[in-house]
Order: sequence, then structure tokens, then C-alpha cells
Amino acid sequence: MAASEPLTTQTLDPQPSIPLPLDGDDSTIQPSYPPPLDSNHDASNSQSTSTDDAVSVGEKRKRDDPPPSDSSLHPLWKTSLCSYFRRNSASCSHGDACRYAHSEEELRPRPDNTWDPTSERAKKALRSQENEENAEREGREEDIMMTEEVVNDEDNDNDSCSEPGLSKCLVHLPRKWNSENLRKFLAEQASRAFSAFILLRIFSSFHLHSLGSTERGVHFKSAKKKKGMSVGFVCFENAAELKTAEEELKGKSIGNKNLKVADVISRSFEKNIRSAAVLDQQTGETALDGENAGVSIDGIEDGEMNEGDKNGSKVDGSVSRARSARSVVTSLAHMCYSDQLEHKKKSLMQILKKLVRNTRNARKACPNGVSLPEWILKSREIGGLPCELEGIIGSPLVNGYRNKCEFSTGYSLQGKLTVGFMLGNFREGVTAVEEPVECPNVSIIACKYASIFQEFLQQSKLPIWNRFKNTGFWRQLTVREGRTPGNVDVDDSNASISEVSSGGFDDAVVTGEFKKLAKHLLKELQLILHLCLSQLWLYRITKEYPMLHQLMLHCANCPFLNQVNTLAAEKLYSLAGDWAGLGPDTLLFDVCCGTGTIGLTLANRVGMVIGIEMNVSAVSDAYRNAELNGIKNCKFICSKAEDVMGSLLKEYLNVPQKSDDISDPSECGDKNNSSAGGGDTSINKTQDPEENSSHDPANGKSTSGCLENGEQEAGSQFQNNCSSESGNTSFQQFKNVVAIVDPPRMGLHPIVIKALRIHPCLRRLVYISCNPESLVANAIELCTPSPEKIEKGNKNNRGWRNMSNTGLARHRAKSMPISEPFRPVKAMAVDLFPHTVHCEMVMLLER
Ligand SMILES: C[S@@+](CC[C@H](N)C(=O)[O-])C[C@H]1O[C@@H](n2cnc3c(N)ncnc32)[C@H](O)[C@@H]1O
Repeated sequence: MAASEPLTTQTLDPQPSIPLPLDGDDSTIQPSYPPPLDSNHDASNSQSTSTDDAVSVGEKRKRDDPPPSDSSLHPLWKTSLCSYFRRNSASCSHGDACRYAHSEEELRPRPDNTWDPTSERAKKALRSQENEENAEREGREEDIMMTEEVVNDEDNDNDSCSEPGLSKCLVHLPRKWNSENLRKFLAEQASRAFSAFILLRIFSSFHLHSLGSTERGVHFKSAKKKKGMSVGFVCFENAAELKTAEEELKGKSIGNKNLKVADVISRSFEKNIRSAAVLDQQTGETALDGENAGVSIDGIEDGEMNEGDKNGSKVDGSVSRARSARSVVTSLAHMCYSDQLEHKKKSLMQILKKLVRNTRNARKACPNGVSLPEWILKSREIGGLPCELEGIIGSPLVNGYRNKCEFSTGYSLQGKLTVGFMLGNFREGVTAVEEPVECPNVSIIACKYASIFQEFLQQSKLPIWNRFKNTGFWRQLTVREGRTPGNVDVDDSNASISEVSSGGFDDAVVTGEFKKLAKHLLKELQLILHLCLSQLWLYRITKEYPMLHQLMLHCANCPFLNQVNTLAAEKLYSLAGDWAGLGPDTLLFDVCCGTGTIGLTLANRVGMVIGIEMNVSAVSDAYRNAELNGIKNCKFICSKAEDVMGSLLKEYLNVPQKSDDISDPSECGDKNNSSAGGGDTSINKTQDPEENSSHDPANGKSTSGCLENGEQEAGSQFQNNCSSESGNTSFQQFKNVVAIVDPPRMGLHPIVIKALRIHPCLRRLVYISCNPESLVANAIELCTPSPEKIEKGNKNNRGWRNMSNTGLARHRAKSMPISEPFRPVKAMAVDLFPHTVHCEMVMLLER
């Protein structure tokens, strides 16, 4: 029988097709393991390729090969369970020669250290991983570290708790609730309890002593909750009221969440409160409640506290043991750096495998007769990866690498006014702030700034920001350090301190405080660090300037303004440039270009760079950087990429394009413009780049803008004059068109993906990703072969709301206009964030 000829009898494949759920996916896949052990066998195919293997139903193919000796073991030998064993049926006729394991004991781990997913070992590992994750999640939720006062301005003194022990915190409340909802809920519990009590009295034969209505149910003195948070704060009149409430609330659930009552331990905030109170007298604006101010909540028994704790000046150890700034901000810091890199590489490999599984599935879901792309077939040879992951490049600087740190102001678990990192999410009731000194990613300089500012705040007349009440003055300190590329020494630094609202604070007091702060900072910095503070920005966050973009224009060459780890970013971008295959005849699209670093650093290797970026001030920085570095062949379009990508490709590549054709790339650059896009069924029409494009030279009111090199000042209104002068910048000049995309965490907009995919002239795409999950989702759309007939999207289908990103991508791939798919060629991880779980990845896609 020829290898391709179908068997007339059923072949009993030792690896039957077992649908396996995809991670978070709504579909099933065929297991990809084990890859063929020899060239004649495809384990995923139920049809044998070997004539000798053809057997009748119920019989297993026989192999005469003796079992391999240990030294010649194939890496996949016995790494999957034999189907006979799994089915508990008669013993396998291959006996010891069978390539599949006949028992759990015989089973070997796979080369990537995973177990056959059908094995007990794999299931156990999965269960324990899930348990760990649940425990971690629950642990996170239970750690409530509210170190801010929760008294609202409208609350009166009568609401405050006379004793700290009478303050409790309710956990797992609906986020949308406010104080009113919480009070109503508690009141309902009281009336329900009262009804139950009456019924009990009526129908019960036994006598319920002297319980009055007011003694049952949840009665409280005050209850507060802020929308968006999952915790609320309740204060009780006396111990009896508290005890009854705890009993009533025990075991209650709202939605699918079990209500929990957690302790509130008051902290000694008097010192801070008093200093703020001085201000109150001056301005009459902030009424801080010294009695009730600054509560911190955790689940610690009084008995566990030492003397200091009982005074409220020191919090118990267990919360701080569970969470620290170091563990929150740098969760891998407990590993040595080489282990961190290995850990990241392994997780990236797992994520990359999803590209193979999902693309195979997307292809399956589509069309008849479209064969699997070569890279999917080859993936079996490289452990299920879509392409080689060539390795992981470590950060040249492992400690103190962040050149930008944003520190919050707040109270520590000990009630100390602190400048540092928050220990968690405010919505879950965590406002505790801890100093950054133990976080290895923060530089000594940044830590010093934080501590100097913290010192200043102890005696400032202005209060720090209260997240619960949305009041206060000092909120955040941003420290940026200028580092010349290639030089790790700090040569410049600047600090910005944001105050949130000066409304209500006396102008003279504010100005006085600013002066004092500047003096304090300069004195301390010169004394301690012999450093010169080049810029001190005091930000007033107002409606007009919700977010001022800082400029640091002091570094030589092209500063990597948008990246927090300059040296590692250099490596990342230079790799992207190397993979992009650039030359003087290359037109480079730098999509989501930020301050233009990628395009600017590669400008001398290409004919022209077109950067696309939606952030106005980043574009302005890009132009300044270009000007500073004398770069003339870069244009930056200030717009959302989804609004202009299609029209820019059309404009600069000047090629006829029909979306329902696979256009011939050889036609690129020699024809007049014609309509791009069209034929789209998956994307809402109103999002279509053709319709939405504001990149219209004639449209002066456009939201997008374009700065001609060096011609605009920061923040000015951009002229929309960036159309290519057809003929001058048309494709004829550029034989090679490359896109380097560096999107934000959520990845590229579907319209951008579609525009890149359907333009036949774009043969190479370098994808830089700070979130490999979204890279995989985008790559599914870019790489899934086109069906013979595209599916019409159903506009009324709301099922997408519950789909995973990869599920959505598969879905969209089905209705992608017919076009040549890309294929993943190679990938490389670059670690920009040592000690954290984050890792950047570069992938080269070609067609
Ligand atoms: C990871 S950063 C890229 C940094 C950039 N490579 C640099 O050197 O500055 C992502 C950038 O994408 C921009 N961005 C986000 N959504 C965008 C969109 N829809 N269109 C264009 N730019 C976008 C962000 O403003 C941000 O500057």
C-alpha cells in the first residue's frame, strides 16, 4: 500500500484522537504528542503510513523492532501512555517493544518536562497547580491592608468607633455597591433575622429567653463602602452588637462570593493627623478625624500581637510576611538570575505552543482542502513550537535597572507616612505603602529620592492623598534617571512630584511648601549623593493637563525614553533591526512607535521610516529626538494605528489591492492607488480604516496629526500635512517594505492586523511584544491560511463577549479576507524586567 493510500481497515492508533481542552479555549484539539518516532509514522494521523502496519480491526500493528537500549532511547520513548493501557483493555501485543508506556510507572517525562496529559501524574500536577493558584488568589484577596482613614467628609463624629476592636471589615462585597447599598444590605439582614425570630417564637415550642428584636440581626453604628472596592467598613456600638452581627453574617454569600468578616486594627496616626489638622485650621478644608483615622485591616488575632502592636504602633508580622513591596513588585527576586531566565523561557514556550494549536484549530474550523502550513507540520520536530525560540537575552543590568519609578504616597502597615510601592490593589482594600529599599529593580538614586521626599512629607503642612476619600495633596513621586546608552552611570536625573488638587488649599501655603520641598531636595541630594538635580517638576494635575509628558532630552544619541530599562531595550531594538532585513531601499513602518526609538535608531539603515503613534507628546518627543540626532528620513503620524494603517500602506505602496484576491506581490509599486480593504465581514464597519481614516490631508479637523521632521513644538496643534507626495515617496523607491510593531499589552487592533495581512507588498513583519499572550493571538490572525471561501461575520452574534483572546483571533481568522498568510520564522526573548514575571519577545514573521 502506498504511503498516501488510505487503509481499508481501521488502524488502531496507540494515540487515538482525544479532544483536549485548550487553555481557556472553547474548542478541542488533537493531541500533538507524541511526534512521530520515525519517518513512517504520524501519531496524530489515524491512518498508518506503513504497509506493514495495516492490520485488521481489533488488532494492533506489530513491530518487530527490539526495544531500544537505553543509550539509543528516542527522546519520546514511553512518554505517552499506550492506548491499550488507557482503555484498560487486553494487553498490548507489542509487549516490551511498544514505544508507549504500559503503566504509570513506566511513563517517562517528555523532553519539556511535562507528563502525558492523560496520565495520573499530569492530572495530579495540574490539580496541585490549580490548588496553589487558588490558594494564592485567595491569599491575595484576604490580605486587606487598608491603612487609610475611611471616614467620609459627610460622616460625623458620631459615626466613628469608640474602640478599634469594634471596627470590622466586610470582604467580597459587590464592587458596584456604595455605602448606601451596604447599609441597606445590613439592615435587610436585621429585618430577616427579626422575621425569623418572630416565626421561631410563634411556631417553636421552646421558649427563647429574653431575646428582643434589637438583639438579633445586624445592627451597626456606621457602615462605609466606596464603589469599585470589594470591601466595606462597619463600626459597631458595643461588643454584643458585634458578636450578633458576626453570627448573622457567618456563611452568608452575595452572588457566588462568600462574605467574610475581617478585623480592623487601628494604627497610631496621631502625629500625621495632627500635622494635617494644623492645615485644616488654616484652610478650613480638610476635616480629618483623629479618632477614627487610619485603620488597617487584617486577619490577625489580638493574641498574636506584641506590646507594640497593641498600641497600634506596630502591625503584626503575618500580613507583612505574606506580602512585601519586594514580593509584590519583584516576585521572582527570590530566584537567582539564571533561574529567572530559565523560568521565563519555559513559560514563553508554553505560550508559543498555543499558536500552533490555535492555528491548527482555526484552519480546521474553516475550509475544506486547505492544507496545514509547513511550519505547523514542522512544529512536531521542535516540541510543538511554531518556530525556534532561539533563546533569552538577559538584561545587561540586573539590579537597579529601572530608569523610571513611580512611587505612591500612603501609610505603611505600621501607620508611618511612606513614599514607596503599594502592597496591592486599592479595590481589594490594600492601600498600605512600603518603602522600595528591598526591591532590587529600583536604583539607589530612586530610593534616595523616595526617602528624601518621605522625610519632607513628615513635616509638610499639606496632607497626602487619601484614596478612599479622594482628597489630599501629595500623591506621587516620579523619578527618572538619564542614562547614556552604553553607560550605566547615572548622568542626569529628574524628579516630578504630583499633587492632585490644589483646590481648597491656600495658595500661599502651597507655594511655601513647594519652595521648602525644592530646597530640601537640593540640599539632601548635594549632601548625600553629590548629584545635581537637573529638573524638578511639580505637577498640578488639572483638567487641562491630565498627564504631562516629561521630556528628558539630555542623553546623547537616541534616548530610549519610553523604556524603563535602557540597556536591555537597546538589545531588544537592535535585534529587531537585525531581523528586519533592512537596506537603503527599505521602507520601514514603525507601528506604535512611541518616542520613535526603533525607527530613529534604524533610520540610517533604511530609505525611510514612517512611525505611527497615538500619543501626541510621544510624537513630539520623537521629532525632537530626530532633530537632536540630525535624522531627516523619518515621519511620524500622530494617530491611532487602526485609523491610518490601511491608508498609509495604500498611499506609500501605491498598489492595487483587492481583498478577496491573493494579490501578486510582484505587482507592488507599479500601479495606481486602488481601494484597499473591503470584503471585510468580521470587523464592524464603523471601525473600517477606510471609513474612519482621519489621515486625510484635506481634513483639517482630523484627530490624527503629522509632524514634519522638526517642524513642531511640543503640545502644539499638528498640521495634518503628512500625505506622501505621490511619485516622490511612492513604492517605486522602496523594494523592501518592513513593519516593526511594538504594541501595548493588549496587542494590535484587529484593523491593523487586517491591514498588514492583506497588503501583499509587506513581506516581513517583526513583532516586538511585551505580552506574548497577545502576540500569539495576533499571530493566529496573521498566520492562519485563508479559507477557500471566507465566512461572513454575524453582527448579531454576541458570543464573542465570552471568548478568550485566542478564541476571538481564531474566529476573526475565519473571516479574514483571502490573503497570503505569514509564517513564524524565529523568536527570541529579551528580558527587560529582571526579578519580575514580565518578559519581552521578538518574533519574525515572513511570507
Ligand atoms: C510598547 S510602547 C512602544 C514603545 C516604542 N517602541 C518606543 O520606543 O517608544 C507602545 C506604544 O503604543 C502606543 N499605542 C497604543 N495604542 C495605540 C494605537 N491604537 N495606535 C497607535 N499607537 C498606540 C502607546 O502610546 C505606546 O507609545
